Amino acid sequence: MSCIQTHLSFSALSLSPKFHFVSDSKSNLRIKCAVGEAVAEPKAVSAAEPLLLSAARGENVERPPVWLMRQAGRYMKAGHISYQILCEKHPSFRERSENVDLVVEISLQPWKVFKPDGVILFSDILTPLSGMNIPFDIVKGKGPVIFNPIKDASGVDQVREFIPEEFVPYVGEALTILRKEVNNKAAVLGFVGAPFTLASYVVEGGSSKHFSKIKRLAFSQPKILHALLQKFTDSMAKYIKYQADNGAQAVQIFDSWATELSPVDFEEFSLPYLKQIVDQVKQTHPHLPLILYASGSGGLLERLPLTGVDVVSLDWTVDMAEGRRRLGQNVAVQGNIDPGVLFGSKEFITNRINDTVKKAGRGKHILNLGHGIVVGTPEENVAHFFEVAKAIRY
Ligand SMILES: Cc1c2[nH]c(c1CCC(=O)O)Cc1[nH]c(c(CCC(=O)O)c1C)Cc1[nH]c(c(CCC(=O)O)c1C)Cc1[nH]c(c(C)c1CCC(=O)O)C2
Repeated sequence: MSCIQTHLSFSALSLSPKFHFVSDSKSNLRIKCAVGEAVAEPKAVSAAEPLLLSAARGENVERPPVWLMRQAGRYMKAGHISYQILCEKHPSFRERSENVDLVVEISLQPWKVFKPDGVILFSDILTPLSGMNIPFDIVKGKGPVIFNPIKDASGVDQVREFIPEEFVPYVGEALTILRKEVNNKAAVLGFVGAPFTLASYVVEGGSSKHFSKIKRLAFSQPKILHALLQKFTDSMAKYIKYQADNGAQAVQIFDSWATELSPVDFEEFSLPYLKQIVDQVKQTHPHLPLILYASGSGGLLERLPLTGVDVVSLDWTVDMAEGRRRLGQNVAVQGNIDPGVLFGSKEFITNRINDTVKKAGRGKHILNLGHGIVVGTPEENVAHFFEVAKAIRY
């Protein structure tokens, strides 16, 4: 196949013979294919199945689906009623994330502006905690605050079993509305925090730099931590099922801080609980794609597929081609692009997307960042990211 490439030097593309890009009026990337050549035509996307689900399941897709972690939020000024205006009217994060109308409105903002292939529920990994008898708030400029951090066995005893329909009915209602609104043109994504990451907030009392309190507990009174992790495990497995039953079509598990653990400790305090969650969910929801994200996971990559998840989301400290190799064939891959790339030039962003897609190879790939969008990211660069990503054809 001889494709003529204009405007940009893109020698890397030649490594993938079937790969071509549709021309795109706004980006610099233009690759044309000689007339009469056998170029695989993009197949029509099934109306019944959002692209993201097909990619997560390893089915044949015309391009990698795309969405961005933290795609709704403070960087967004665009939209009918912007997030920033909503924040002025409703200054409490808990109100914004626990009121059905606000949750739906905020979740749909990026959908309306960028048309991503995944629409994630606006919520937080900490949202289930108050129902579990762990009062918290998310304070502007400070982040999460747990009012009574857990220190001992009696603290763990007071943690209540999570009953989603009773404690967070607004999540189910919001997901049901989102599913109707998005109408299979994208996948509605739910999410939960992983046991170790939730425990880290609850024991540290909030965000942490050295994770010394949870490590003190892990390395001096492991039974107490295990009891807490087990409670979060059963609760989050239930929560995932509840989200799926109410409209979520895939669920991402955030174990953001598991990588603070050395591999041997990850194998004790995170991996078995993640595996239990996956096993419990797959028993009743065998076709629900589960995505696992852990930031800084380079040292643990080979262990992540052992959880049984369908998709592993990479941060940017590992090369995508290497990450793919190390994860093996059975798992799909997501993420990997440094959120800082969105502060670069449009040409740089285009090149980085293309490089990532090429390294991920055809199929089983969901384009995303290696962590959430950073506040202050230029919105026009986010728009460019989606535009370039959605114009890709394998
Ligand atoms: C660790 C973690 C949390 N929350 C989450 C994680 C895992 C992902 C990660 O590793 O970042 C997950 C999360 N939090 C939020 C979402 C919404 C969905 C999305 O757009 O991705 C998701 C998926 C909204 C939110 N959750 C929070 C915000 C920022 C506060 C706001 O916009 O009012 C948003 C948009 C608050 C929050 N919540 C948390 C922190 C550390 C903070 C403070 C962040 C900050 O202030 O910069 C805990």
